[in-house]
Amino acid sequence: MEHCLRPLNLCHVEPKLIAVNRAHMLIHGAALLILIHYRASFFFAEEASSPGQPTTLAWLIIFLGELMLSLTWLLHQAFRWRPISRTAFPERLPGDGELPSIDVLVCTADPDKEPTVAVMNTVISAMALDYPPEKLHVYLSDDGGSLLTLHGMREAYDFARRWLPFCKRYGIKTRCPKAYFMDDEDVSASVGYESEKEEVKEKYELFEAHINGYRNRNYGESRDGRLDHPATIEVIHGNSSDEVVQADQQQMPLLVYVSREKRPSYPHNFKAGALNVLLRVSGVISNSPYVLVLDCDMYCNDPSSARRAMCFHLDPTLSPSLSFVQFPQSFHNISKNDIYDSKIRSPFGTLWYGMDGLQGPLISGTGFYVKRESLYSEPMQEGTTANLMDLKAIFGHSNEFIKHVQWSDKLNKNILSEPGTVCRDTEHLASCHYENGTKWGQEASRFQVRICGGRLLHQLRLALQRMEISVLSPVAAAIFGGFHDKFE
Ligand SMILES: O=c1ccn([C@@H]2O[C@H](COP(=O)(O)OP(=O)(O)O[C@H]3O[C@H](CO)[C@@H](O)[C@H](O)[C@H]3O)[C@@H](O)[C@H]2O)c(=O)[nH]1
Ligand SMILES: [Mn+2]
Repeated sequence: MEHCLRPLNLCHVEPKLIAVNRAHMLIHGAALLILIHYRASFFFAEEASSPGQPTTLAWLIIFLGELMLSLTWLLHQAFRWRPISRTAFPERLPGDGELPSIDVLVCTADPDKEPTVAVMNTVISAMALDYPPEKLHVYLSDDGGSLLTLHGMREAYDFARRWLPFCKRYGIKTRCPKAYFMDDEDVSASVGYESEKEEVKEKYELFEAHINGYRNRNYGESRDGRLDHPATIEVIHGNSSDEVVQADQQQMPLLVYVSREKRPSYPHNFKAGALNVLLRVSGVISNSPYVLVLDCDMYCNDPSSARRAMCFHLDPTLSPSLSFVQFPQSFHNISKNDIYDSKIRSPFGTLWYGMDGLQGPLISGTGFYVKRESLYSEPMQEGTTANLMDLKAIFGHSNEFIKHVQWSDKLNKNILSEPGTVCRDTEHLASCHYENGTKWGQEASRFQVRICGGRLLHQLRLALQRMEISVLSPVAAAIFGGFHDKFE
């Protein structure tokens, strides 16, 4: 039991960075004090409103503006105080048999703005995570209810049956196929690598061509249906009869397509509503204790992220108070003159590490592994005996879902296996009126969203009772963003 003796992760305080940060704070702070002194002294000077001098009102307005900016600056300084970094040791994790399972929740909304091939690349990169396939379940929420996306999922499953064994055999690091073929990663000198790579590349081109062909043939697909369609849930098993592919079938993670019901008269709460549905549907299908949330324009850049996240979630000292592990994002294809910081370097490069040294970084909306239990609330916590009516008032009227909520800390129950099989309750759970009159409905969602200035502001409601909010931001960028722009 070596893994019990050695820590799964280490936390380093960075003395050099701390010294630089604090010197930076000191110099800026001193400069601000001088500025404030200069402004304030104006009001005590005798010639304050002599001709040719700015009026007191103008001076006051500028002073107030500067005070507000200084306050904003001051409030951010806590994040510079004690930056830390973390190292994970996935090789010290227990054997595959003892690892908890993970549900990956991916959201997409519009096949015109989010090209299907790119979305499928995200899905495939999640399926290809370095994790036991029987413990990995990938769900895609399609808010557009598009047949193209459903078709794309079947194609993705077929291609993944060729792609996953290839990645495993040659230790491919870039598991998003589009990124792999673009970077032309040459990882292996093994016999057969080059020829197999060519063969897989051909399959990938065929996969792209199938999806694009389907899109072109069905170009006129109505957009009206995107706001008005019934729930569709399908466990994807692909169509290929390819013999090599069939032989690898047992290696595949579960892949599920979920398109929740949408009706124009019901608010759908955008991504938050979609994640709510995924949380419920995955709750009655695989009910994994950990959940990875991914936007469809991101991909998993580092296949070891799941194991790395488990180095924190399974750490017996951290785990009771840990809700989620946030990975930093890194963006491709942004202009060299990134004057608006579109790469979001400030949060991921500086602030998050500082927050980690306090109580942990914020959820950034994507690329985080969250404990399912921390998204539920009081009554189902271990040892409590909530009555059924109370649970229904919170979680809605599905007995099946409530049963699984109470089992949320147990491993996989009720995995579907037959192609196209859906449990009757999943459609009920994905219906647009399911949350009516429930606490979930009042809160808008577990993953709460509001619109602000044209952007979605995404807040994760951490309904934590026993758990304190304690989070971590480990290791190098494991989730990439902004990828699909490149495809357009
Ligand atoms: O009705 C909707 C609208 C959006 N989405 C999905 O939500 C994700 C994020 O939407 P996007 O338009 O890409 O938002 P961004 O501004 O690019 O994303 C950033 O900002 C969002 C809101 O702050 C966060 O949720 C994201 O994680 C974060 O990457 C995408 O996968 C969408 O497909 C849905 O599923 N349903
Ligand atoms: Mn986005």
